[in-house]
Amino acid sequence: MLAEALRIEQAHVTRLYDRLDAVREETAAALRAEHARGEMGGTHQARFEREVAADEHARRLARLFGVERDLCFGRIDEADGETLYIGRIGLRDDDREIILTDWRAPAARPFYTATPASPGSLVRRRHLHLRERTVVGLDDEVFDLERLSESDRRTLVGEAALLVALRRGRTGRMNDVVATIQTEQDRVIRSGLAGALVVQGGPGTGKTVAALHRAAFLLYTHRAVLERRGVLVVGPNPLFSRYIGQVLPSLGETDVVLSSLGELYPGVRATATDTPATAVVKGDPRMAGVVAAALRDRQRVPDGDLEVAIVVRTSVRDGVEVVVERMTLTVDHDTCVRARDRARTSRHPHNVARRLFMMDILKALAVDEAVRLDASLEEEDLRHARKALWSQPAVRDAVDALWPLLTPERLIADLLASPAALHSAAPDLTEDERAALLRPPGAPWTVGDVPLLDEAAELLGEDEDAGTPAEAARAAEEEREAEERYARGVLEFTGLLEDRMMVAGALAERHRDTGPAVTTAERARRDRRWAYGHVIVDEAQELSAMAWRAVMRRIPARSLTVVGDIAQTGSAAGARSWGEMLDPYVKGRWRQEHLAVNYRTPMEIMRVAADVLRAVAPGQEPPESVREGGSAPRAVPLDPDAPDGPAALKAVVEGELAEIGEGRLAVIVPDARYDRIAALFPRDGDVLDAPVAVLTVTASKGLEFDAVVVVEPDEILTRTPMGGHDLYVAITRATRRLTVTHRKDLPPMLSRLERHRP
Ligand SMILES: Nc1ncnc2c1ncn2[C@@H]1O[C@H](COP(=O)(O)OP(=O)(O)OP(=O)(O)O)[C@@H](O)[C@H]1O
Repeated sequence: MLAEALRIEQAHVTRLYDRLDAVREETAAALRAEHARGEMGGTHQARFEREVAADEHARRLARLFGVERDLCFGRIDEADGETLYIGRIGLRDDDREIILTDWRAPAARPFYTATPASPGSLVRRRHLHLRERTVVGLDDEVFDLERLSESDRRTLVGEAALLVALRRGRTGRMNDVVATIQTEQDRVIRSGLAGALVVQGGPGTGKTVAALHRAAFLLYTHRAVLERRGVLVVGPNPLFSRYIGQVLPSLGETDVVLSSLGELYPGVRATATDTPATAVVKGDPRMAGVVAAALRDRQRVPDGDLEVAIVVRTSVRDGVEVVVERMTLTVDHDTCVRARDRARTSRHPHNVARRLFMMDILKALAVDEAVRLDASLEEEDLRHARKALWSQPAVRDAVDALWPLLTPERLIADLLASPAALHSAAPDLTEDERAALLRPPGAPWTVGDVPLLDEAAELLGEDEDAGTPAEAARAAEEEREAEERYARGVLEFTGLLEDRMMVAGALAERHRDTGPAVTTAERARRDRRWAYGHVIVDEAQELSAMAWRAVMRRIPARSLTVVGDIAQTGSAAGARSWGEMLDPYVKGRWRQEHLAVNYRTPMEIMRVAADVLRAVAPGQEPPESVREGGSAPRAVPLDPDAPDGPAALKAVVEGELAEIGEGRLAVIVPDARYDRIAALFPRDGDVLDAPVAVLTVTASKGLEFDAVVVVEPDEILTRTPMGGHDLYVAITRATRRLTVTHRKDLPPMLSRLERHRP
């Protein structure tokens, strides 16, 4: 029976791979032809069209090569005799008959939602197991309601295939779960594009993996819009981005931008973190006002009149030009104030408004010069005079001193390095809060600085010198119209057209298109003002209010997926509730899905985690584990500071490595011990590929390992106000084994651990 079934499935799978090879070859040939045509020259328009076509073929080819592994993983049989094969992409044969159904297509949905209690029209679901292109096994679930017992009324979908997937050793990279998506996850994945969806769930409930499958689903379902506008996935740090980096390509999607919070502002890659006290102040929404005030402080007027000594006459002596005569021009104080106020109220950003300020000052200087020299006050003459004045360094210096051209980096670095600047810009912060912000000049950027830089960039704007004013105005008008057309399209598809608060023009302002030379993802990553079609924020509980401002700027259509667990909030500036962070942007318009099953952490370890959660966040419910897993989690007394401490820790780690065989292990340590303990386990290359990864709790967020050794839980608990949440995170990283080493008494919340002598 089984052999016969395997033979039948192999025949179909072989046919699918043959077809995949053929489509790849067709696409590669089309790409080659496009490139060959590209060398033939032609009009600009023809070249542009060829580039677009070649780009499309290249994209498709990348997608076709991404789906080699487990091309087809399932089959469903309907009561009416119809059979569908489910795979990573859809394929048709030469007669256009569907031979493989894309997992994201509506027809594939019963594969993920049918349960014995509610099978819909299905009579059987089959999971296929492939090794390369060979079918090596299958699991069947036969839905026969007549014979359904109470115990069959379980809710796990494809349990056998799921458990095989969960028992696999970890590889250091997240894999897709397309073959074993569970019903509650399916709901998240296929939820509509419009509005904000919050996915709240405990550790290991598949929030990350479901969110990534959701990105693939949305790209499939709304390809026209999302491929143009792009999808952004924001994670907590670059390590996490690398950890999840393979999932979307393996689902055939390559056009997604993965970024960490510290990389959101182009040109800065912040990895340093602030102390909890500093993070709280930097993440406070009042900082938006502080940055704005710091900028206003840079828009100055002189105490009295402005005086500028300009050069009136030069002569050349021995080949060198020397100044023979200077004259001091004056702009009275009131004129300076009016110039500043006019520029401020122009509603242009600072660097653009500078032109207005400069023009007013130049006008006043030119008039003063004409009066002093008894020269013409005709407009044409004054225009020449202004131009000549602007070429004088003394005039430029004077304008720069009052209204400087600023970069965000300059503004924020100057602010944070100066007690006086902080005092002036942040009078409402307490003395302690201002002290927490202060840092030495030249200090590296922290993740908490990035939203401040983004805020500053927003207020500063860019003065793009675009030809003559008339040309610039015309070009800007054309661009604005094109952008508004696009923005209306976005609003229609996201169903927000009725929403009075969303003005198409405001959305259009964010849109910038720079031609087909690079992929959407590349263009989007480089452009701070890029408006994405959809944004997924993972470990979203860690974002401060200021970080949310930066994220929301990138998603004016407010189509976003927010993934996280309030019980795992580690950042002192992070979320205590979703409403607190989201209401300012999407009040009454965000919906929440709960994921309640933990696929990662076995029950024995989860019981320990539940004790910790009960102690630190009594209102929060831990998720329920699907697996029971062998060995009991244990506590080993060990003093890492004793002379034999390092050797003892190494012995514990060696013992664990021997237990897990091929798998991977993490040593999770208090921040203050990181350097010393990391030095005990030297590695080459990426920490994700190392058999032993030494990590702080913050770095371990979102990751998982076959075995976890947590060092000094007491120090993790007391290090920050969120220490209890950190301990909960550390414990729930393990898929099989957990060991806690402790110098002092074990904290009572860990009393369930089995005591071991080393
Ligand atoms: N339906 C599924 N089939 C197979 N494996 C799954 C499924 N859902 C989740 N997993 C696995 O469970 C583990 C945890 O998933 P994931 O990292 O997405 O959880 P999370 O909710 O984001 O966790 P955390 O909050 O702790 O970061 C991963 O190894 C993932 O592949």
